[in-house]
Amino acid sequence: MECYDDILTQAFAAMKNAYAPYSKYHVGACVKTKDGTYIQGANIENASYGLSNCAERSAIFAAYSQGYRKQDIVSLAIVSDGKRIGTPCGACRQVLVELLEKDTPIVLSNGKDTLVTTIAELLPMSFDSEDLS
Ligand SMILES: O=c1ccn([C@H]2C[C@H](O)[C@@H](CO)O2)c(=O)[nH]1
Ligand SMILES: [Zn+2]
Repeated sequence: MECYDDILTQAFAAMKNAYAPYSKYHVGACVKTKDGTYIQGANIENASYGLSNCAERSAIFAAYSQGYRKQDIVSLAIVSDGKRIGTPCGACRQVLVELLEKDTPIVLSNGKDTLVTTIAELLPMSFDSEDLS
């Protein structure tokens, strides 16, 4: 099996930058690109709760903002400090189905347990850009 130690270390480092004064639930994420770049993201909350941004969206938007695209992405890690492994919310799944290849490994961990999945598994029968053509 592939080793995800590096990307998990980066995601846990990103988790330290979470701004989560309301939920107190800290999430970190990291995108690894084919050229070996690690791009971190954290959840950033707001007093107007609905404006909060999840860690995985922060990371993947940062990667796209730097010019990377789905074919450049090797893996995505999402980590949190909860009792059980955190999985992406529905909004993030919809974003990831468009911005990741269907079979790109998504590594989830809470530091105790780790799970490797894909967006195809997390969001089956998705609505995506192909439905618009
Ligand atoms: O996969 C997830 C799930 C939740 N959150 C954030 C949103 C909010 O800041 C906090 C509680 O929902 O956790 C993420 O960043 N990623
Ligand atoms: Zn989310």
